[in-house]
Amino acid sequence: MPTLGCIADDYTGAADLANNLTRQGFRTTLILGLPSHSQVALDEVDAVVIALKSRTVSAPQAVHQSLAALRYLQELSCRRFYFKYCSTFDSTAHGNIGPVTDALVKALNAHGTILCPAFPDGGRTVYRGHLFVHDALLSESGMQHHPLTPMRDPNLVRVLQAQTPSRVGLLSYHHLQQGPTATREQLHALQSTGHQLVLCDTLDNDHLRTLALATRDDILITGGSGLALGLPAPAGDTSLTTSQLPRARGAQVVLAGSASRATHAQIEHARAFLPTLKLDAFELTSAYDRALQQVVQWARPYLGVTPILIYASGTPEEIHTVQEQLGREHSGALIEGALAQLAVRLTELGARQLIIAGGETSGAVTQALGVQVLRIGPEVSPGVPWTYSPKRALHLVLKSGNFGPVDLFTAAWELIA
Ligand SMILES: Nc1ncnc2c1ncn2[C@@H]1O[C@H](COP(=O)(O)OP(=O)(O)OP(=O)(O)O)[C@@H](O)[C@H]1O
Ligand SMILES: O=C(O)[C@@H](O)C(=O)CO
Repeated sequence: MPTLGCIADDYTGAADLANNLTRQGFRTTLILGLPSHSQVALDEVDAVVIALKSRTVSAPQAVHQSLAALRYLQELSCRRFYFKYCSTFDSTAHGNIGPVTDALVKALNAHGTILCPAFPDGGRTVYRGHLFVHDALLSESGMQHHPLTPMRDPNLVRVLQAQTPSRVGLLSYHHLQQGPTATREQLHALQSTGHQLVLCDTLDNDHLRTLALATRDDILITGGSGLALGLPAPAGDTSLTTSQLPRARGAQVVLAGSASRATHAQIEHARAFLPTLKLDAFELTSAYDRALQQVVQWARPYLGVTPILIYASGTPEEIHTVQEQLGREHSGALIEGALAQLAVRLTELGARQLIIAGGETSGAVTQALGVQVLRIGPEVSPGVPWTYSPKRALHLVLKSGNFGPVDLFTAAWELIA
C-alpha cells in the first residue's frame, strides 16, 4: 500500500511530480481526478499522486477538492502528504496555494509546513525568497503575461503572505548550506516565533536533499516537483519503478492550449516540420461546431502519416484582445473545451499518441477522453514523462507550459517508437 500521498493542483504538475518520484525510486501511480475506491488497484505502490484541476478555481473550491483528496489518501493508509503546486508558484489573486496549504496543515494537525517551489533541474531556483526562471526573475520570465495566473511579483514571501492569514517566514540558503541539522533548527526557530508557513530558498539539488532530510518527520511537505528529488528512496524492490510502456502505435497529435513562453518556442519550431493549424477563439465563439468540423477535415489526411499540431496560443497582445472581448474565464474554457473535443474526435479516427501542452488544457482533454490512471514511462525532459493509459490504450505527454526543449513536439515520439 502507498505511504506517500500527493495532491497536485493541476494535471501537468501531477505528471511532473509522478515523474520525479518515479526517477527517485518510488513506485508511483498517477490518478487524474478523485477516483472512487474500487476503481484503482494500489497494492504494489509506494506513492499515489492525485491530479486536481484546482489551481484557478475559487479558493473555497480548491480547499474543498484538496481536503477530499486528502481523505481519500488517508483512507488508502498514506502516512505522509505532499501538496504539489507550480514551480513558478502560479496563483490567482486569492490563492490557491495559501488557502490550500493552511487547510491541509489544519486537517493534519501539523505545526506548520515548508513551501519549496524550486526545481533546479528545470531552471527554477529561489534566492532570498525571489523566484528565478533560469536567469530571469519570475516577473520578467514571461509568466507576467500568463492568461490565467499572471505572476508579476517575484518575491514569494510577499505573494504567499497576501494569500494567507498565517505568518510566512523565509528559510535562507545560508541555513541550507549548513546541512540538515542546522536547517531543522532554523525551521523550529521560525515556527516558535509564529511563522507557520516557511518559504524556502533553494539554489540546487543539494539544498533539496537537505530540506527533505530536515523535514523527514513532517507529516506534510509542499512544493514543486523538485523536492521529490530530495526524498530518500523507499526500501524494497524498485526494479519495476520505471514501468516499461507498450510500444506506441497509431496517429500522433499535438494539442497545445498553453500560451507559455516555452510552448511558443516549441510551436514555432514544429511549424517548420509538421502540418500545423491555429484555432481562432472568435471563430469558435461564432460557429463552434462548424469550426471543429473543419479542423477534423483538415487533420484527417495526415493521421497516421505524420504528426500534426493544433494550437491556440497567441501573443500576449492577441490573448489580451480575446480576453477583453470574450472574458478571461470564458475564452480559456472555450479553447480548452475545443481542444478536448478535438482530442475525442481524433482518437475516434485513430490517434493514439498525444502530446498535450498546458495544465488546464491537459485537465480538459484527459477528462473528455475518460483517462483516469496513468503509468509513468520514459522521461522526455525534466518534468515531462511519457505516460500510458492502459484503459484507453493511449500514450500521453501532459506537458507543463514552460517545460521542455524547443524540439519536443517533433522529437518526443522516438522515445516510445
Ligand atoms: N489565444 C488564446 N486566447 C485566450 N486564451 C487562451 C489562448 N490560448 C490559450 N488560452 C488559454 O490559456 C490557458 C493556458 O493554460 P494552461 O494551463 O493550459 O497552459 P500553461 O499555463 O501554459 O501550462 P501549465 O499550467 O502546465 O504551466 C488555457 O485556459 C487556454 O485555453
Ligand atoms: O511545477 C511546474 O512548473 C509544473 O509541474 C506545473 O505545475 C505546470 O503547471
